[in-house]
Amino acid sequence: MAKLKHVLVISFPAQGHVIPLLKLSHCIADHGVKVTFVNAEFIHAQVMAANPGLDNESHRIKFVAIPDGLISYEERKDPIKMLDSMSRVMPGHLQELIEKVKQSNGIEDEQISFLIADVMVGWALEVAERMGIQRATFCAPSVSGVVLALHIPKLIEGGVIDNNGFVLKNDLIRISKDLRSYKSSDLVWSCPEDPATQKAIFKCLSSAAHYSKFSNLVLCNSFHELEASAFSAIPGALAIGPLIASAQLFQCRGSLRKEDSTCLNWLDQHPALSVIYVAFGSTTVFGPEQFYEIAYGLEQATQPFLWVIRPDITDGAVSEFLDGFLQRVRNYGKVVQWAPQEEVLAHPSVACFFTHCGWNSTLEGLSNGVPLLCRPYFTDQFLNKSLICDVWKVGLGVDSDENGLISRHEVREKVSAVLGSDEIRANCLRVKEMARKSISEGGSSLKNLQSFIELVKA
Ligand SMILES: O=c1ccn([C@@H]2O[C@H](COP(=O)(O)OP(=O)(O)O[C@H]3O[C@H](CO)[C@@H](O)[C@H](O)[C@H]3O)[C@@H](O)[C@H]2O)c(=O)[nH]1
Repeated sequence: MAKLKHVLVISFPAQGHVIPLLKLSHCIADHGVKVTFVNAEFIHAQVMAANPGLDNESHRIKFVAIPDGLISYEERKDPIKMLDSMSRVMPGHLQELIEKVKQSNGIEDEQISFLIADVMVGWALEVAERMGIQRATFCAPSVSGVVLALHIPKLIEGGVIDNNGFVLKNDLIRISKDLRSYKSSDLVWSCPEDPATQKAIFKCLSSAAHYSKFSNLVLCNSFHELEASAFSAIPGALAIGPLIASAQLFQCRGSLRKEDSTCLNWLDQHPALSVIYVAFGSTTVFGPEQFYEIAYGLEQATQPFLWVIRPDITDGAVSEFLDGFLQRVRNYGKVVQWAPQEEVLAHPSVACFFTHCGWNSTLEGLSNGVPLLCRPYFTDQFLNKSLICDVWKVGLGVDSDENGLISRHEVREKVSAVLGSDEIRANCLRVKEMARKSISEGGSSLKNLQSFIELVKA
């Protein structure tokens, strides 16, 4: 009888990483391969609490938690402390976990035969190599972004950036002649408002360049037709995206918060292409002033809108303002704390998506042919905005004024411009078609995914 294969998948502890890796895990489990999904303890607890449906998956995917070496929320808020602790403490726990599986089962069928590690936890690849386990890297961000991370040593050597990732020259950045030049604002570790976080993320991405030597297979949540030249700049890169949630997975995609599905009924009550969907991912934080401007902009656009306002989206109290705002827009605005985003974006009434340009949100928008309004917050989101607005031309930037704020006027103007652009809508439909093709029977990403699964099963 053929042996049952067992794959261990380890995620970086953040929303934008858990969701796509869980989708990949489901694809693998669909082919009869056993999957163990490893998270840091604190994020494991959140995933389990928000997705009760995942318990039913336990026969296909086993969810396991390992400590990250930190105790409190306060400690984890410091990105330097957190990334440092993770890379010191988690490799040992991972090794122990793999050894425990071996000892407790003693059955050859149960041995972990393959490890897939998020590019931000590259140390897991080193553990796997030491233990003689086959392995692959998984990239949650765009391939164009990963290219930059993998070229960090070259960028330092060339005097483009310093040892902490800060730009030394404001020129266009050329990695190779076949690749489109990057702007200095595209650097994927950019955190304009927080140099300490920038340093921490830069250090983590620099280690991705180091750990890349432990794996010669790089699974990318993108499709070849979207980022062809970037794919050619990463040896071993395999396009397997866009990873999208199947209908059965909608309710348990690995959200860290409970999804509020009442917004789907609300969307049902609106005509096709009428609603502005507004969501800025899991980490964006606004000052109250910026928050008010966006709110006034939406209010004045007088177009129906659905806005995801996480309880921690502002760094100051806005509840009093919000009460009045909700009262004023009650006939055309709906607010939720967390939406079932993929279902929302697939809904016919959604006309455009005002987004922070996280890579998952970007892909989800593209896969549904929804025009994008871009207000990046940090890291790869600036590069994604450039790709959206300048390369694929499927959206518009919502830009800051001289005070660094996007004004209500700007919000109103750009909503109206994106909704009125036939060119953008036509480009969206073209990219949507490409995305669908790539994951349909015979499509480039589906073929790659199938051959990867064959490799895992071999
Ligand atoms: O109300 C909401 C809002 C978001 N989502 C989902 O949450 C995910 C968010 O992912 P993403 O759009 O990538 O944003 P972040 O959570 O901010 O992701 C982090 O990880 C990404 C992948 O590396 C990076 O591109 C981002 O910059 C980084 O902030 C997506 O799948 C959304 O569908 C929901 O389900 N409901």
